[in-house]
Amino acid sequence: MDLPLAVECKGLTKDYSHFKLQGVDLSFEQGAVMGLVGPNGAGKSTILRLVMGLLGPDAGSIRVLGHAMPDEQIAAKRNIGFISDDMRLYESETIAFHMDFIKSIFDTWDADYADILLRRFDLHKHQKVKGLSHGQRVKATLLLALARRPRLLVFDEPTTGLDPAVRKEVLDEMMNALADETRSILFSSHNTLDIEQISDYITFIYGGRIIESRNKEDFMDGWRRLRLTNMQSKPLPNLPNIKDIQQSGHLCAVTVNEYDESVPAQFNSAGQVITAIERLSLEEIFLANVKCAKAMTMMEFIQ
Ligand SMILES: Nc1ncnc2c1ncn2[C@@H]1O[C@H](COP(=O)(O)OP(=O)(O)OP(=O)(O)O)[C@@H](O)[C@H]1O
Repeated sequence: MDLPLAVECKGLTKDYSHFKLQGVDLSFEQGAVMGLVGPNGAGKSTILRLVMGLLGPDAGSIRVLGHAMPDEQIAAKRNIGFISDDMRLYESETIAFHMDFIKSIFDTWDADYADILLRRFDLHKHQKVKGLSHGQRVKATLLLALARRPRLLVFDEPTTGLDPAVRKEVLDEMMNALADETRSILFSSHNTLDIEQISDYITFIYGGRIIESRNKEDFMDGWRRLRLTNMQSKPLPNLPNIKDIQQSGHLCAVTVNEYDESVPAQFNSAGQVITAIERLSLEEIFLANVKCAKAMTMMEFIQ
C-alpha cells in the first residue's frame, strides 16, 4: 500500500495585517528531506506553524502523514517531532526530568537511543536547563524530539547560533534519524550550506510566495552563470529566464535559470562570445533569487 505523503499543502493562504502567505503548494513523500529557504520575513515559520496545526489557514488544505490539519492534529502530532526557537524547557529542571516527562507521554520513546544521544551530544542528564549553553539547549531539544522516534521531524532554524562543530553534530544526527526510509524532515534555515547538504527537495520562499520548489538536483542544475565578452556592445537575447546581469565594460556575467543546451546557442546567435559557463552554489542562487524577486515585487508595486 502507498504511504501517504509526509506533507501535502495545497493553496495555503494566511493573511496578516502586513503580510500574506499566498497559494502555497508544498508536498513531499515520506523518507525525504525538504529544506525551506528564504530571506527574513519570507513566511518560512508561518508555513511550519501551519503544518504543525499551530495556526489555521485562511484558505487551502494541509495533510501531514495523511492527517488533515489542524482538525486531526492530535493524531498527527504523535508522529511529529517539532523544534523551534520559541520552544521552552523548564529552566529549573534537569535534562533527565524532560526525558522522563516525554517518555511518560509517548510510548514510542526509545530509552537506548536517548542514552546514545546523550553521549554523542556530550550532555549530562542531571544538569539543569538554566546552566546549558545555547548549543547544549539545541542538542537537548533535539534529543527530546529524536528519542521519540517520530515519523516526521519539523525544524524551524535548527542550526541558528551554533558553532560549526555543533552544527555538524546536529546535522549528522538529523541525517541519522533518516536511517529508516520512511522518516522525513521538513526544516527551514538561513544557512544555505545546511539546506544544500541534507535536502532532497528545496523550496525557495519570498514575500509569502513559493518562487521555486523542486528536487535539489533539478533546483541546482537549473541555474548557470554565463560569462560573456561583448566587444561590439550587441544587445543580449531577450530571454525570460535571465535573472541577473552584471556588466563591467565589455565583460558581462549573466545569471539564468531554467538552463538547458539551447541557452548558450541563443547567446551565440545574438553575437555574444561565451568565455565560461559556471554552476552556482545554493548561496549564489539564493542571492540571485532574492534580487530578482525584489525587482519583480517593485515592478508589481509600480504597475
Ligand atoms: N502573529 C502574527 N501577526 C502578524 N504578523 C505576523 C504574525 N506572525 C508572523 N507575521 C508576519 O508574517 C511575516 C512572515 O513571518 P515568518 O516568521 O513566517 O517569516 P520567516 O521567513 O520565518 O522569517 P525569519 O527568517 O526572519 O524567521 C512577517 O512579516 C511577520 O511579521
